[in-house]
Amino acid sequence: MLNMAEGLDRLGALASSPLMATLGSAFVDAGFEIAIVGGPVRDALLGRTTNDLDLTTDARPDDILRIVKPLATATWDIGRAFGTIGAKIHGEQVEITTYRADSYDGATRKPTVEFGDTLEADLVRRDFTVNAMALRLPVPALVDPTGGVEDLVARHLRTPADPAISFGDDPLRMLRAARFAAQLGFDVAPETLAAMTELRESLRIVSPERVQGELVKLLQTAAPDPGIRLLVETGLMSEFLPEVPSLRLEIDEHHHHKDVYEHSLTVLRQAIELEQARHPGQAPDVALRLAALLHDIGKPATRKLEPGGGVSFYHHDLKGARLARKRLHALRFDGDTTASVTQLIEQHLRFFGYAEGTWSDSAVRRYVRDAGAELERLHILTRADVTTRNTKKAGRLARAYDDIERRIAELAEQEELDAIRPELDGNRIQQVLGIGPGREVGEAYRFLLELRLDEGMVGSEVAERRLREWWAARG
Ligand SMILES: Nc1ccn([C@@H]2O[C@H](COP(=O)(O)OP(=O)(O)OP(=O)(O)O)[C@@H](O)[C@H]2O)c(=O)n1
Repeated sequence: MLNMAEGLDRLGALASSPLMATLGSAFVDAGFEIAIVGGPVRDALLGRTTNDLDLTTDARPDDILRIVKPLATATWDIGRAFGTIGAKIHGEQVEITTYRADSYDGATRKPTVEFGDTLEADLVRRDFTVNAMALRLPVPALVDPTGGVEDLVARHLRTPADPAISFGDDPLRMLRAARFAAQLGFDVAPETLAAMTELRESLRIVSPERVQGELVKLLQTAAPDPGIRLLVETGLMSEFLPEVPSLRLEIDEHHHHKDVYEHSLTVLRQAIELEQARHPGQAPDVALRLAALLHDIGKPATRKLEPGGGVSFYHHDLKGARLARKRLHALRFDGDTTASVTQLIEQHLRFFGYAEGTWSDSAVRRYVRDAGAELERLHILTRADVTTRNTKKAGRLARAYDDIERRIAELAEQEELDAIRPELDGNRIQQVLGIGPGREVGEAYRFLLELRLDEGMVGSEVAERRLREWWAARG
C-alpha cells in the first residue's frame, strides 16, 4: 500500500538535493520554469530507486546549454534533435528536455494533438498517468494534471489522453504498459487494455530495435509473466513472437500444466528463481530467460499423432532453435544472445535423452562439449524444466541432475572439460601418419576427438599408437 505522506517526504528530499536546488535556482533566475518529470517522480512516490533523472523546461536547447554549462563538469547534446541536453552536475547525470514544440526539428516529435507549450501539456502527452507527473523546482510543487497519484494508489496504468491518441503517438507504449504492469505489479485500465488489443497491429511501424529494447526490459523484471500474459492476451505478442501464443494450443502431456504455454511460463519463473539463487546480485540473464520462454516453441510445428492416440514431437528442439533464431534475428538481437538462446533450445532435451543417472564419462564429456559456453545456463534451464514435471518424477529427475552436475565437476578436476579437443593437432597427425594435408587429416582428427570424448586424456603416446592402429585398420 502506498504511504502518501512518506511518498511526499521523499519528493521533498528529491527536490532539496544540492543538484536539484542548484538547477532549480539557475533556471528560475534565468526566467524559465524547470521540473523533475516522469520516472523519478513516480519512483520517489513509490519508494523505488530511480536510475534516470529527467527534467523538463520551457527553455530551448540553446538556453538549457547556456544555463547548465557553468554548473556542469560535462554536457552533451546528442539528443538535441529531441530537445534534450545532458549534463553532469555534482557528480550526477541529468537529462533536461524542452517542452517547447518549436524546438524540435519537424521529424523528431509530432504530437498529434495541439496541446500548447505548457508543463501540463507536456505531461498530458506522456504514456501513462503515473509517468505524467512533475515536481516543480526550486520550491517543490507536484504537478499532476491527469490523476497520476490516484492511479499510483489504485495501482492502475492508464493513458493520460485518449488511449488511441497516446498509442497513436507511439505504439511502443503498448509494450511499455506490459513492462510496467510486470515491473510495478500494476493492472491496466480496461479502456487502455481494449485499445492495446485494437491497435496491436500499429506496433508494426515501431523499429525492431525498440521492440527488442522493451522485451528485454520486461524480461529483466523480477516476475515478467504478468507482462507476458498481457502481451499474449492483447495479441501484441503475435506481432513479434507469434510462436509464444501458439503454445496455448499445445496440450502439455508430460507435465502437469494445462498447456505448453503455462508450462513455459512456469519454466521461466523457475529459471529466474534458480538464476538468482545461483548467482545472487548478478544482472538479469536475458538470454537464459528468453530460452526459458521459448524452449518449447518447436512443439506445435513438430507434433506427430501416435497410433495409440498419444502425441510426440519430432525434433522439436532443433525446430525450436531455428524458429528462435529467425525471430531474434528479426528483432535485431545481437549475435551472442541469439547464439546462446538457440544453443540452449537445441540442447535442452539432452538430459532427458540419456537414461537418468547412468551417464558414462563419455556421455558427461559430450554433454559438456555440446553445451559449450552455455553449460551453466543449461544447468538452470534443465533444472527449471525438471521441476515442472509431476512431483514424484520431478524429485527423481532433480536428484539425477544433481548427480550429473557432481560428475561434471569431478571430471573437470581431472581433465580440461571446457575445451575438449583431440590430443594431437593437425600437424602431428600428418607426421605420425606420414601424410600431407587433405581429407584424411580431417577424418583422423574426428577419430581422435571421439577417442578424447570416450576415454578422456589418454596421453599423446597412446593417442599416437591408437591413431596408427586406426589408420592401419582403415586400409
Ligand atoms: N514512449 C514513451 C517513453 C517515455 N515516455 C515518458 O518519458 C519518461 C521517461 O522515459 P523512460 O526513461 O523510458 O521511462 P521511465 O518511466 O523513466 O522508466 P525506466 O527508466 O524504468 O524505463 C517516462 O516516465 C514517460 O513520462 C513516454 O511518454 N512515452
